Amino acid sequence: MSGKAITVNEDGSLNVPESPVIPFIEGDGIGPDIWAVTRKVIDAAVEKCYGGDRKIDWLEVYAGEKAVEKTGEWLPESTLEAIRKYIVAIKGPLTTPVGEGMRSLNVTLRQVLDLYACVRPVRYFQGVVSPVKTPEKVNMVVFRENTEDVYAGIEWQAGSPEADKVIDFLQKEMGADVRDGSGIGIKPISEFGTKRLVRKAIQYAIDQNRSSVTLVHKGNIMKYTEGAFRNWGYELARDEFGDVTISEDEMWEKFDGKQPEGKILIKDRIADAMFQQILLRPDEYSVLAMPNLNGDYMSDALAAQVGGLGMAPGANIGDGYALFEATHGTAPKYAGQDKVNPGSLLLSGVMMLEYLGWQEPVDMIQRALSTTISNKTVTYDLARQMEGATKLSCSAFGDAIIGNM
Ligand SMILES: NC(=O)C1=CN([C@@H]2O[C@H](COP(=O)(O)OP(=O)(O)OC[C@H]3O[C@@H](n4cnc5c(N)ncnc54)[C@H](OP(=O)(O)O)[C@@H]3O)[C@@H](O)[C@H]2O)C=CC1
Ligand SMILES: O=C(O)CCC(=O)C(=O)O
Ligand SMILES: [Mg+2]
Repeated sequence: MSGKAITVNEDGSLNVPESPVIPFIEGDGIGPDIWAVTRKVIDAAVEKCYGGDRKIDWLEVYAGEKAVEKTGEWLPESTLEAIRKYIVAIKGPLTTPVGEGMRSLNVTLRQVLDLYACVRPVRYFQGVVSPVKTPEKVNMVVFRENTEDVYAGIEWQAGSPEADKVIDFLQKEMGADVRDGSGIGIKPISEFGTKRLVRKAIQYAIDQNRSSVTLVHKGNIMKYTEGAFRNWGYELARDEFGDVTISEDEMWEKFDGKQPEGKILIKDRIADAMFQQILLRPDEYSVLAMPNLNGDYMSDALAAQVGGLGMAPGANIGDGYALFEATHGTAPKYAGQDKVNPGSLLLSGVMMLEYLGWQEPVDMIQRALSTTISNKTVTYDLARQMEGATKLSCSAFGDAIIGNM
């Protein structure tokens, strides 16, 4: 079966051929290990469900260390062209140096392809040992703004002529008290960027029958960026979804604090308080919408509540393209050891199959993964928390999932 490109219909829905070409980036560090398992499990499930009538035609494209090896560039234009051409793609994690060197390739992919919503569902799999008492109460979906905030990459090193120039401007023209010799970073948050993210989050809540959307911000301190995010979020909800949403204030004023049937509750929480809310009262939260940095931090914290980064999937979605990837990074100390949990990238692949409308393999993989965990045949990260577990390698875990299909 030779592959064809997915196309987008006029109404924005996808036209998925029987054999869609899907570009993949293997990734750095643990990327090759978890990608090999993800691909094998997805192919097995698609084959078992459709018996050859449907099949993914995988196309390798390069980014990161392998791209440098193959092409001399970190992110070749041909990779971006392939994702634009084939619409849906999946990637392993890519390394970003700390405090020096090139900017994040992960962030660059999101910005260049305008994948403005980072969508990270967090749910509990029965049998996983968690550091909290009631992990089954965690069922949240993070919508993280993916193109703005301090991730915009507008920053200058301390002592550079650019940083000194900005400091001079801030001191002389703006009357701001900035210490000489500081490093400078800029935090842009726009009405456009906020509203399209919150629109996607509310639309998701409507489509998935979710009870609330919480805007998570630090708007008491960063009034005109994070505070504006909150205000624009409420405004969008009122203006575009007024008939199906209700704010917390309105709920108290008109309904004595009881959420009326058929209305999605729009609320907001200040980010620091929200970190304790997700631990103490997780069942009160469903869809969360937040600026980039808050979403980055909260994704990993939520992942920990349901057993760790090994089971944390995600997707970067725009109005044009979608690029699926795990929440975690390259975990360099485990690179090439066939050791880590491939669950996060596999579940990102499951999100991708769902995005294509291939529900049968979605259900099959989720069931098989649940069985494998219930059987206590798991990778090191889950095994170290479970009593009586059999510790499997990354690849053996993948084979166990296939065996349980
Ligand atoms: N989207 C992307 O591509 C991302 C890239 N990165 C990049 O990755 C690099 C490393 O970042 P780092 O901060 O170490 O974060 P990582 O997410 O790579 O790893 C942190 C820890 O999380 C646990 N972990 C991560 N993945 C798995 C897995 N599949 N199975 C089991 N456990 C896992 C491990 O915990 P333990 O040690 O307890 O076993 C690991 O040491 C950096 O260059 C960073 O910039 C980071 C995040 C996202
Ligand atoms: O791009 C990176 O290296 C880190 C990004 C990250 O942590 C994330 O997107 O969650
Ligand atoms: Mg992160």
